[in-house]
Amino acid sequence: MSLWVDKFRPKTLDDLHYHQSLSARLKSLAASADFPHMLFYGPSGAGKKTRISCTLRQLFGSGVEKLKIDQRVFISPSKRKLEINIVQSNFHIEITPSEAGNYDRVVIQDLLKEIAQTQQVDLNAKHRFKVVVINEADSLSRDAQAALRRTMEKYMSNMRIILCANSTSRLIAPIKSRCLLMRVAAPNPEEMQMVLEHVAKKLKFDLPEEASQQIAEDCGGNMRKALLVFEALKMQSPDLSGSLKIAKPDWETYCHKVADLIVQEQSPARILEVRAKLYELMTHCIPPTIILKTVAERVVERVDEAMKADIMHWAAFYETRMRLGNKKIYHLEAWVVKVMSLYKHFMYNFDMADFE
Ligand SMILES: Nc1ncnc2c1ncn2[C@@H]1O[C@H](COP(=O)(O)OP(=O)(O)OP(=O)(O)O)[C@@H](O)[C@H]1O
Repeated sequence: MSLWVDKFRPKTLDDLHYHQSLSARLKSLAASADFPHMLFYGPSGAGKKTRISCTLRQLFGSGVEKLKIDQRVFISPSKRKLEINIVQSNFHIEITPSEAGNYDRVVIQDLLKEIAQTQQVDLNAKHRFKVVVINEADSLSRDAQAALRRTMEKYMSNMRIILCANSTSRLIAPIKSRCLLMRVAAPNPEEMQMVLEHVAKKLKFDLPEEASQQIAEDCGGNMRKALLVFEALKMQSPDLSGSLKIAKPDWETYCHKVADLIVQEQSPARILEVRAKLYELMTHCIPPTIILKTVAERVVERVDEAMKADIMHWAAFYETRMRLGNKKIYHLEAWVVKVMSLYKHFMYNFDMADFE
């Protein structure tokens, strides 16, 4: 039995519930003779992957849904074997190069070259090119991006690239300029409610307005999260009435605790306590950038208006450092210390103002 997020995932551009003008644009692009390379970007759960697969279906028909998963072996320059999972149909291939870590360049280079040099075998295919979908494109290394750029220039006739990313900021300019940019914004609460109501209708039950409102508000534009929460709530309380308790995942609650520790006390002892908790989160494989973001957002909720911008500024600053550096914990901790010092300063000035 599949989850609602999968079961009710729209299959065609016409099935998509929101951003209709974007869907119309994709439809006309799919029909045009020169389909471009594309970059889909937007926040998590906004519907990028769904939209990409609907576009593929529009391009090639239902054949794109016949997927096989292969494991491919690549050899790194240091002769290490890299095993990468590849999802493909006769018309497209999907990869997540970040699985190859530092060797993503090898994967990009070898795979794209191979695809670019093979002709479409299916003579009935609607288009001569194959599409390569690259997930998490914003985590590609510089080297891999450079390799990608060269391939995009060289092999346009047999291949189109569709990149999927959260933001465009970490992609090099020459790649961005070779792609048509497609921003998939987060759906607003009304749009999310529409999707939830559609699911309820399909399953033939009533969804009270208050419940759908609450879910949409709580999930902040993340459609995947909203559908997961919706399904969980329906299991808990089948009539979806009364006040619904939307449970947060454990790690999120844990990040909130860390934020509360930072706001409650600023001292060396507290820094050590926070450090232990950050390590704990990291050993549970929560990505450090997500930890930083979640803790920062919670801290910002708890502090005076005057401090919010500074705290987020430093979160962005240390996030960049973290991406460049190896020891993630240093940068997380540097941010914690920075926030504690900002907080102390602010409180001190505040107390002084009281005396004046
Ligand atoms: N336009 C839409 N109409 C209805 N449901 C949608 C739409 N877009 C997405 N969904 C639902 O939201 C879920 C999440 O979408 P999707 O996986 O495409 O998000 P994403 O932006 O690729 O997320 P991430 O960046 O986290 O991978 C899908 O499983 C689908 O059920």
